[in-house]
Amino acid sequence: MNARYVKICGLQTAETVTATVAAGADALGFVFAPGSPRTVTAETVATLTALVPSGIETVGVFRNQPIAEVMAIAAAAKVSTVQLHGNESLTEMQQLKDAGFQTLRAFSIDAYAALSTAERKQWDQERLLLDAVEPGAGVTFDASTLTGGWPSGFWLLAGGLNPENVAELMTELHPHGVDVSSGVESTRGIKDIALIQDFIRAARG
Ligand SMILES: O=C(O)c1ccccc1N[C@@H]1O[C@H](COP(=O)(O)O)[C@@H](O)[C@H]1O
Repeated sequence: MNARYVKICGLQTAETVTATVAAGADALGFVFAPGSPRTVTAETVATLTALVPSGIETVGVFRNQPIAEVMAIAAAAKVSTVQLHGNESLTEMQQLKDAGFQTLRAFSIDAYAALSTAERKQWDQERLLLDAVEPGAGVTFDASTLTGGWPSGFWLLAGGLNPENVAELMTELHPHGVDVSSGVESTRGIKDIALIQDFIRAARG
């Protein structure tokens, strides 16, 4: 199975941004959530998003930050898309869309499994990302814990992906696309261009 959407997350330098674009990614992620080894400032990201051709998504990654702060950072960094990893509500998703951002909403597999049928119906209207419990830790999740089925709309698989396991997991789980950070790093927080190229090749089949 070929990924229709590949996002490489946690980029911090012009060299890795340029190489990721050249390797054929659909989306590039920049982490604004505090406490990550990949956290970058809006000022830095504004210089990086300027290197990305239109048509490729630039994604700001946030976790439980006030929505006004999210919007201010995303606007200053000039990202096209906001990815939310916390307890953000559907109302906050709508506020972001009203402000002109595309959105991605991440759920840990446990949190998604705990949604009621009615909640799932609402959230499945959004572009979703299913992840392990600790985002950005390079850990895969146990797909058998998801009772009630996969999202019915657009969803991305994340959590512990790498060039070796991405093709097999896509064939098994059938996401629309994939998102990776740790699996394309030489050491924690430091991207490896050869691994990025290998990952995109493997995800495209
Ligand atoms: O990358 C981070 O440090 C991070 C911090 C806070 C929220 C999300 C973060 N990254 C997201 O984590 C997943 C997968 O990461 P990994 O491949 O398992 O390392 C991905 O969605 C990133 O966007």
